[in-house]
Amino acid sequence: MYDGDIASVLITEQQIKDKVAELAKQVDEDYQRGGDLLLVGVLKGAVMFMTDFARALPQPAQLEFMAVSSYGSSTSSSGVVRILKDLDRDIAGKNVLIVEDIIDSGLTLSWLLKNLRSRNPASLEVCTLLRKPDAVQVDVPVRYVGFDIPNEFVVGYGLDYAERYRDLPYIGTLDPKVYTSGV
Ligand SMILES: O=P(O)(O)OC[C@H]1O[C@H](OP(=O)(O)OP(=O)(O)O)[C@H](O)[C@@H]1O
Ligand code: HPA
Ligand SMILES: [Mg+2]
Repeated sequence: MYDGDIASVLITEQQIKDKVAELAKQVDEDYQRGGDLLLVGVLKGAVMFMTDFARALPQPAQLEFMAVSSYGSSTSSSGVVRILKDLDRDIAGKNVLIVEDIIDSGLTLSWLLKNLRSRNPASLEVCTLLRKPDAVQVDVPVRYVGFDIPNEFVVGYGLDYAERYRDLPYIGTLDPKVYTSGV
């Protein structure tokens, strides 16, 4: 699949699987007495992580999705976050856990936290599979982090470059020729 486009595998399918199980166990322990856990997956990037995470979570949770976009077909954030699809229901009084694939500049998440906080959830936390170094500088509280990764553009397991590579089962970096070939 995508022969020759992937320069290196950063995180294997098995490493992702093990991490998802570990994060789900942690979340399960933390939300034992809370009840009413509502997962908010951020489309489209978080779709693989969200569905695997929800199935690995021992306790029941409701699934909601929100679609926002700040990258378009570029490899750097425009900083302008747009809601492409809002939540279908009210989250007031719910224990909300945002499920993200990656925190890069942190702009998407800081905007999202502000937006969801204004809807008065009982609690609001974040679980991200990946985090890049710049995100640490932005003051966004992230309770659960799968992997801290280097500052390189990555694809796979939901993450795209120009809408491609989301369907890879692992996370990797792209061969530079992909950025210049204009496909
Ligand atoms: O921390 P940031 O620099 O804001 O970047 C992180 C966000 O960017 C990506 O989404 P994107 O806007 O590309 O939409 P997508 O999920 O549909 O690919 C990713 O899925 C995160 O939501
Ligand atoms: O490294 C990345 N890859 C894909 N999408 C992204 N959105 C923010 N950072 C990234
Ligand atoms: Mg994207």
